[in-house]
Amino acid sequence: MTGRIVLGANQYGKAECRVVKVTRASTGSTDGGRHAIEDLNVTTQLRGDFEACHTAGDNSRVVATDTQKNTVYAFAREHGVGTPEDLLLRLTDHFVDGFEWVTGSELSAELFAWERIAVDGQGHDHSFVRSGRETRTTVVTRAGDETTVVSGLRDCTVLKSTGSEFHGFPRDRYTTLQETTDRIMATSVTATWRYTGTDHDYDALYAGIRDLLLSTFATVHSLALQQTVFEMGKAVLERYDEVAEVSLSCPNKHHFLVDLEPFGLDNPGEVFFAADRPYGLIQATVLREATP
Ligand SMILES: O=c1[nH]c(=O)c2[nH]c(=O)[nH]c2[nH]1
Repeated sequence: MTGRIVLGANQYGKAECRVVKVTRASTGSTDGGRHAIEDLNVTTQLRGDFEACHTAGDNSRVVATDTQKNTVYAFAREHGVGTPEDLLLRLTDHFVDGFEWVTGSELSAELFAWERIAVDGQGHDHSFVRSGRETRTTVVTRAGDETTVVSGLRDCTVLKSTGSEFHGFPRDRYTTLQETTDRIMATSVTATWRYTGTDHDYDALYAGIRDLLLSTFATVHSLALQQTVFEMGKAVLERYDEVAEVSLSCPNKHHFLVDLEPFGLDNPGEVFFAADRPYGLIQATVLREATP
């Protein structure tokens, strides 16, 4: 084999900068005021001309990953956090517009939600419990002049104890699954949606899209998880012009009825074994026909 060996696609940055921002009603370490907290996991990845570093160890164009991490923390102080999308858009401008050899980036964030601990029926001023809800995600990509925001959620575990059937599938010599007109359907939704443009009220859109995904899961009478997944994506596209495309990845968390006959007991759809693996994995992208 001959031919010069060259550097292909590359990107680099600081992964998983955990940023916890306390916003105090007044300054001081034990001010007794009402606080708010924001908790993010931010990853930076810069793209551009880093050839000399890879091939000759010339770091003159390497914005150190330590500097990238510091920038994330400094921005949280200087400009506040706000929505993860807006924070990443500001950081994208800083890195791509600020260093001429940085031509693009992929910045991502996960948002962890905290709720106030209830004390005597009131949300406490400065004590919080991590809410067991899903994790909100976002990825902001700059390539040339194009900025793309893809937001979503993961680990959103849902279950419906009826309203789900599965039958009519082909049977061959390896098929043992019984047809069912009433089963438990459970999944852990991972969804991402691509926004058109970048100027949005991201918190409001996140809340609306999340609620719509959940209410669609609840209300669609399902003949297959594939159908539920499609209906969830379709509902988002029908309601939100701001969204161009929705991708969903949903494990089918199987619940098997336990045979209690050996113990002289019947089991009319009451006691299930929740299997963790293997699981069906249903994945689909839903988009408008005209979308490029
Ligand atoms: O909703 C389902 N879709 C499938 O493709 C499938 N396959 C299976 O064994 N159970 C199910 N359930």
